[in-house]
Amino acid sequence: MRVAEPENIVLKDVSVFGDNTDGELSVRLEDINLVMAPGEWLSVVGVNGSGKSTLARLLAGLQADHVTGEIIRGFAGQSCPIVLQQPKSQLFGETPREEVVFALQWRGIALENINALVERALNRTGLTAVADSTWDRLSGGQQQLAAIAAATAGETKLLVLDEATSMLDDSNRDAVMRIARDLNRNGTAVVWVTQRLDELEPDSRVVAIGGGSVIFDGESREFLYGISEELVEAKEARGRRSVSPCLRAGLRLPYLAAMAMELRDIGKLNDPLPMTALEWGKVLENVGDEGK
Ligand SMILES: Nc1ncnc2c1ncn2[C@@H]1O[C@H](COP(=O)(O)OP(=O)(O)OP(=O)(O)O)[C@@H](O)[C@H]1O
Repeated sequence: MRVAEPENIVLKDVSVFGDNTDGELSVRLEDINLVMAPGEWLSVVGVNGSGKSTLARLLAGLQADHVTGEIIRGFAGQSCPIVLQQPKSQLFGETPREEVVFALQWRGIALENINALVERALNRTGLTAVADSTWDRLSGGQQQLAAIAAATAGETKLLVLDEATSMLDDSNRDAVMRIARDLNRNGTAVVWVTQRLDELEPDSRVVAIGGGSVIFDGESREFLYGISEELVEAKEARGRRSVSPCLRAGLRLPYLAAMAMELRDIGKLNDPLPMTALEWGKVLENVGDEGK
């Protein structure tokens, strides 16, 4: 149980309502209880329409019309940078450079510091060469990178990235993940909304949203593979098959994770099951050793 500290973000029995397509008020998030500590990395996952973006906007401090419950914003202050899935909807400037400058000015960064921060942000998102091109000359991916450059240009206490790499190729996706992780190492708390479960770091915190509720809040390895007590019960109840909170959330396990579970089910792998290339490497080394 996480204890509510004064500087934490705390959502207590928070529900969010919005107009549905018939113009009627319907619930988008229901009775959310969540605590986020300064400097934490929080991955948010869930199927389409489960409420991830609504939660991301709430955490970023964007105004929602109908909210009930208690929200303590703690270290996050009134609002923080957020990158949305559709970059077009959030671009204010005419070019990537303007976008970053505006973001820094809006955050009240001293003028003499702005230029260096702009160059750094453009450089690490690979946008320097197109920094002064207008949006109509840039791809959706470049526009998304510009929104990311603007959101990450200055260090903030909280950063919310809502499927912010959805339009990017693998190398740009990796670059953005690196930027977010660097900021996180320097103390920025990050909300990382994703549909890609292979992006989950081992033993980092995952919140899964289903039907507007938090259906899982725990460590990523447990989210993919289940916990041992549950595993024991599952095995007793249904032979040797185990239950994954990820599957219960309606999400597909990454291929390697599914294989790890199958190997555990037939007694060939034990907990903790591997999540990373490094951990898989160790498993394979041991398989090699067994054969000697
Ligand atoms: N502008 C809107 N108009 C009508 N319904 C909406 C609107 N925004 C969200 N909703 C509804 O609220 C619920 C939660 O939506 P939300 O965008 O938070 O989910 P999500 O998990 O982020 O989905 P996705 O992965 O598809 O982006 C869904 O049922 C969605 O249809």
